[in-house]
Amino acid sequence: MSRAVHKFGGSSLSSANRYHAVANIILSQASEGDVIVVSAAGKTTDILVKLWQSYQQQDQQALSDVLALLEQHQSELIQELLVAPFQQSVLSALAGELADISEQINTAQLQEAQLLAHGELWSARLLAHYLKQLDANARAFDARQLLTLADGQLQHETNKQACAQLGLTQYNVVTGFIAADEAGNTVTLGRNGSDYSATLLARYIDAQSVSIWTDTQGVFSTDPRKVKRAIRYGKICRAQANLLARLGNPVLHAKTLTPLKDSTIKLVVRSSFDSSSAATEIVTEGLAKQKRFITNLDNYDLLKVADLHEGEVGELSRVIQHALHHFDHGDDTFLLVPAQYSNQISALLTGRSNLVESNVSGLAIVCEQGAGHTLAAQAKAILAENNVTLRFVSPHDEYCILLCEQQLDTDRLTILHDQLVSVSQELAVIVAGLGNVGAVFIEQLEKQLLRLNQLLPVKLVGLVRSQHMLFNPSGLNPENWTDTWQSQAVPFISKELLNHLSELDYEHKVVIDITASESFSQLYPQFVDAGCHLICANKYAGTAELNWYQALQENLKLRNLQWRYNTSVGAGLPINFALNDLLNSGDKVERLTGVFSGTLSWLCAHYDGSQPFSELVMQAKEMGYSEPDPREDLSGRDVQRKLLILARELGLTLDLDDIELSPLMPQALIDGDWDFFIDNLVLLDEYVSKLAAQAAAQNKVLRYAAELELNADKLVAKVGLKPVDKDDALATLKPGDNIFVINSQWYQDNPLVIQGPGAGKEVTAAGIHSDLYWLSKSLAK
Ligand SMILES: NC(=O)C1=CN([C@@H]2O[C@H](COP(=O)(O)OP(=O)(O)OC[C@H]3O[C@@H](n4cnc5c(N)ncnc54)[C@H](O)[C@@H]3O)[C@@H](O)[C@H]2O)C=CC1
Ligand SMILES: N[C@@H](CC=O)C(=O)O
Repeated sequence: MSRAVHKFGGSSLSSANRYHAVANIILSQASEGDVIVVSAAGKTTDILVKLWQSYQQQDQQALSDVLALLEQHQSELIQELLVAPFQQSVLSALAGELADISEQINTAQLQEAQLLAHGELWSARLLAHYLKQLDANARAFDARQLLTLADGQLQHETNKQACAQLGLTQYNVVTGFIAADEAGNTVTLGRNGSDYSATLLARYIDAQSVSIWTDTQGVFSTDPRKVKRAIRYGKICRAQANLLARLGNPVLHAKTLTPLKDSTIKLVVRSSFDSSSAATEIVTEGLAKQKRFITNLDNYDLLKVADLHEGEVGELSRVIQHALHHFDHGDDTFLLVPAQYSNQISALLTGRSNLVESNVSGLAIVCEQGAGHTLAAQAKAILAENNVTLRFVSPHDEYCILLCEQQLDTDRLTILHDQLVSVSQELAVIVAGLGNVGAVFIEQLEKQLLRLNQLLPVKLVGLVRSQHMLFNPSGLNPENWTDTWQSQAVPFISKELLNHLSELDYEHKVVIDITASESFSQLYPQFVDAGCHLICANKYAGTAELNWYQALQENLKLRNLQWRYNTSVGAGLPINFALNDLLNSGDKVERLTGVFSGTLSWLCAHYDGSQPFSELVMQAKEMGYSEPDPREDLSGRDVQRKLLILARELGLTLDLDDIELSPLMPQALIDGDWDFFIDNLVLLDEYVSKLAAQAAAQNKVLRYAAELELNADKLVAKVGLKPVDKDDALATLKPGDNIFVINSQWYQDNPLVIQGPGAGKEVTAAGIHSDLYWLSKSLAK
């Protein structure tokens, strides 16, 4: 049976709402038999520490205030989450424990570790009861019954046996942070001890994975609160994770990783605030490319040290499980030590060290093996240009340390990140649909890659057709993809495609949909979950049911991903750009009209009755103007979709059926299948010839027009055939051209007009390249 450990930190349990969210995660993502490790809720540990300090200072007023605060915080949580009979029993257990603490205070028997343990015990008990209340089989465990240390050493065999109590048919909610010594006394596992509890328990129960649920969406290239363009990495290899942890990365901790050494247990850092968001997986060597990170070294002490012997810095750093850095200045040797370990290190150096400065700051740049020296030199030059003086630079193969004269502000950190980290990002491109447009897009890609690669490295890594797909994470050559396809393409299975996308270890990924497939467009939410940007010529997602469409947009926004669909309307014409630009400039679009179909424009312009209309339809299909099934064009549905895409672009919350439609084909051909259509083309010919004759009788010609009117009191949205004068702008359009006429507050009497080819494989492929260019440019910033 495969088991998992899920660990939830204090911020994930800080309120009743957070408990709801955590319970949802457990019920949806964990299974019975799994272990749920919890920290103390919210600020509980801080309050318990305050209580301990007040006890030591014998501050009676503070003691009673802090006890009251603890009681209030815990009982509020209990009352908000539990109902009878659980509420009463948990409240009365809490009252008993608080009375015991008071008694221990009064009799001077309070013990620090035992006091602090209450935070985790309360969380575990409350969560287990809350899960039971939700009809889940859950049981709370006190980790002091599971984890024993003797002389500070974990008793692995004993612990493993004790962990057999963690049942396979229940959710095992275990306290993090605490353990017991051989005499049964409480001991704590130190800072970030709950993460350590989680990986230890995973080892003892042979779990397959450990998820550390926290308040960030995984591990970033640098602090995302300081650098907006910090990159969230999907995968980090263990060696880099270890190094980051030793350098003090706030998300990963050195101790957490130790139990996983030599195991295949998967470690994932995920956000409990957005459980569906992508996460960071710590994978074994070789399964992730090496990344770059900038970690701030804040709150360090500078010690002057005498007589350091060879290898001593390494030994000391192993003891504290944190990297230490030393440098010589003049005749003196200095050691840079995280402030919390300063006393311990001074004690180990037995009188050979002096604290010369506190609160020094610097940074560590972690990079791919071998790049440390070059990066150190580059960082030094960039910082010098930005008036930052360095006191000490220590380059190593896979990282470098820089000690600055002054603390690095956000602007300078951003500059450094942009120039040293962002440049190492790559964009992986997956193209689906290699028909008319797709094939030309790939032909143009080879040349275009040269241009894109000047912005950021872009690689074609996947090709997808309706039956088969081809993947190569190291890159496919767009010039000879057909040869590789012949020998290496595998059947297209959407689940496999999604696996490939999630596995792809690139900082940026984009799926380019040049299919006309509705079912393929329905995979977009999963592409987004796998961290992919979207570019599409396909119109189905943009015209999908409103709730689905809005949820997709929300999801993209949440993950800071882009969706570009410039070519879904007007092929390569910049209609979406124009509308967005007007909106961004504060204008208000009042009317949007025109001819939005290349096929229908071409057909209407060419039809003069000398040739059956249906023959022209087949020519339009041949030329790659029409949809794969031209009935999508003739039914007016394609234009209806385009009008909806533009209406949504303008902020309207419409669905397809809100747009009135009159078709350019008889209903019988719409209702029948493709064979019926082919067998009855004569019905189409008669239908169109009759309408054309009626128009000619009025000295007019037929055009297929779209109209959107957005006045405050009325909304007109319709597409259909329109008889127009022969000198009308719609009538004089070149065959195949589209025209978009925009009336807005600023373009009221003299409208803004965009006109040009509205279909065709070359222009459409070029429009998709435009989307890819703008995506690459925005990612490369
Ligand atoms: N042809 C044009 O002028 C324009 C076309 N478009 C849009 O571009 C898209 C492609 O148009 P064309 O190249 O003309 O169509 P096409 O029919 O020639 O090519 C579509 C390709 O997608 C593949 N495909 C179908 N279902 C698939 C699936 N589930 N997964 C992967 N691949 C699948 C097909 O095998 C085919 O090779 C359509 O959505 C169309 O509306 C947009 C603007 C202009
Ligand atoms: N079939 C469409 C192609 C572009 O979207 C058209 O003819 O306009």
